[in-house]
Amino acid sequence: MITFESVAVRAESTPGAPDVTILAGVDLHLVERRVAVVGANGSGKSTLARLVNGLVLPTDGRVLVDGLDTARDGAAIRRRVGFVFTDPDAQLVMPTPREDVALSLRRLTLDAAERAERVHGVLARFGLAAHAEVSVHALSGGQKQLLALAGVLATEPAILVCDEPTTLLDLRWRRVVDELLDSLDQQVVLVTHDLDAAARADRVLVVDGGRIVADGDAWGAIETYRDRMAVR
Ligand SMILES: Nc1ncnc2c1ncn2[C@@H]1O[C@H](COP(=O)(O)OP(=O)(O)OP(=O)(O)O)[C@@H](O)[C@H]1O
Repeated sequence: MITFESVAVRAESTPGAPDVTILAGVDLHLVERRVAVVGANGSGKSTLARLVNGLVLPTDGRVLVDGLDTARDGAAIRRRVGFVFTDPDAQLVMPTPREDVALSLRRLTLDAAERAERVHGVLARFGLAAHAEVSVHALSGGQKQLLALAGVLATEPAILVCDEPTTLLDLRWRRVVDELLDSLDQQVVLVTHDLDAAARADRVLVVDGGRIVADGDAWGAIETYRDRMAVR
């Protein structure tokens, strides 16, 4: 369960300049299993997503995840909330896919054989088993995106936040990842420009100019978004 209480985020756009407001007046109580966040470029979606796992802390207000305050309980929050970045290079730190997934599993108490089996299973699920030992730099953009998602899911987080996780994927893998995200038991918060993916969510938030301007079932919220973008 994710709660935003009167949350605002402000930051300096350039050193010494007055703060700009990135998000303001956000009050949310998210209990739905699938929550999508849509909105124009620069509207504040990524900032909203990053608030959920404490990557961004509120300037005003509080963000609570299962009762834990992101500003006070950062380590516990990051164990509960997996975050998948748009840019997999922001996430992949080890030389090979096998090592990268193994690193994700470091907090789990598994013996060596269990760990190796878990790593192999995760890589296979994402079509990466044959690439386990290649350099991460040699993977395609889509393969890196799949590996980043694999590493986060391997830790079995209670909540998964994905910031445009399928932008680099071809149609086949986009469908695989869409189906996978749809099938997870965890609560998923998905930032996306893909309105087909948003349409499958239980609840859709529309962000515009740093505010939530629509919040409700997918159909109504997406209609509002289309109207605001004047796209039909
Ligand atoms: N740390 C920061 N300091 C100053 N400005 C920031 C900071 N982080 C984000 N912004 C600005 O806040 C606005 C919202 O950014 P954010 O990344 O949340 O948008 P977004 O909706 O995810 O955009 P996109 O769809 O293009 O990824 C942008 O104008 C961005 O430049």
